[in-house]
Amino acid sequence: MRVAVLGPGAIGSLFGGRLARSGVDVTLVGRPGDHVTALDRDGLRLTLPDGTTERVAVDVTTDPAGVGPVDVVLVCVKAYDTRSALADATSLLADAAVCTFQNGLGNPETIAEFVPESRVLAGTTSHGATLESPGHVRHAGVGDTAVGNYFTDTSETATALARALTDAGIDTDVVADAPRAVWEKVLVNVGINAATALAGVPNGRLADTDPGERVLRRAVEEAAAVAAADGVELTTDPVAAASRVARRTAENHSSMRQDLDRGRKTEIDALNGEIVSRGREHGIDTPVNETLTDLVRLAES
Ligand SMILES: NC(=O)c1ccc[n+]([C@@H]2O[C@H](COP(=O)([O-])OP(=O)(O)OC[C@H]3O[C@@H](n4cnc5c(N)ncnc54)[C@H](O)[C@@H]3O)[C@@H](O)[C@H]2O)c1
Ligand SMILES: CC(C)(CO)[C@@H](O)C(=O)[O-]
Repeated sequence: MRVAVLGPGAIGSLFGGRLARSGVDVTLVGRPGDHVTALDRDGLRLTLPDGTTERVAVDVTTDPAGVGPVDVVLVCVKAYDTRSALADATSLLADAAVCTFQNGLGNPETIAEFVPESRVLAGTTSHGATLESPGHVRHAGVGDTAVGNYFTDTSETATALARALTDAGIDTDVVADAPRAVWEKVLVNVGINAATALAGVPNGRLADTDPGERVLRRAVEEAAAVAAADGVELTTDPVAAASRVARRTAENHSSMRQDLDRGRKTEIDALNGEIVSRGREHGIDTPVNETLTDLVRLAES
């Protein structure tokens, strides 16, 4: 299997580096900058969850046109970069299945603007990766990973990708209902990310304080109503699931908190913002998500 990783930041470098280390033919396709320069010059420095650091040789480029045909493209840019990244990389998409590992809603639909629906895969991962410095990524937390076809029945490519990732040390399940998997992850992020970013608290405060618990519950309940109207049948209680993740990651600063703290753009539009717009389409009021979205946009501005 030939793989391209579009957007070798934190999670893309982790997945690409693990695949390369296990012998898969993988090319990281990034934007020009210090990180790509360091990857090209020195390889990827990968600090593992046990604290040890290893160096992995990786093929990296900023020119998608030079990569040649691939079987799978893993999309690992932030949600707000999906469309422009794919538009810049159409040469990679001729025959490839395209798999998003991003958080948020709307990424598979954006990918389907570029390739037939039968080639759109969606993955979710609870692994945590942090870009420590150019060329250096820390595998901060181990978690579940799942992948499946988003619009059609499970393809051989989805199964082969799950096997390749599992062989590379990223245990990956194939899921028949990828939209549900994506939504279940979104419901966790909708409950945790904006609230922790705005309040400047670690995730655990949303499980162990009354105001935190209230904000998480209201945001997730609204979003679950939108999921149901979108035709998604949840198999777990989404409020309990989000609270469980908040407790399990109690000391973590959520990705959105880190983005706001560092003055970076957040993925609010693909998370709470998308709940608000889909809610409007379905005639469902989402005042808590609307307020969280407006406050994050205000903070970003
Ligand atoms: N980091 C994690 O632990 C983690 C875990 C699960 C899911 N995710 C999701 O994965 C996605 C990526 O997150 P991240 O933390 O790795 O972000 P990141 O900012 O570290 O990486 C994104 C990378 O994409 C690159 N990029 C942007 N536009 C590009 C383009 N046109 N062509 C090529 N590269 C381009 C950026 O330069 C950057 O290196 C997000 O949707 C995030 O929510 C991250
Ligand atoms: C699970 C999660 C909320 C933990 O911080 C993570 O997905 C994040 O920060 O985006």
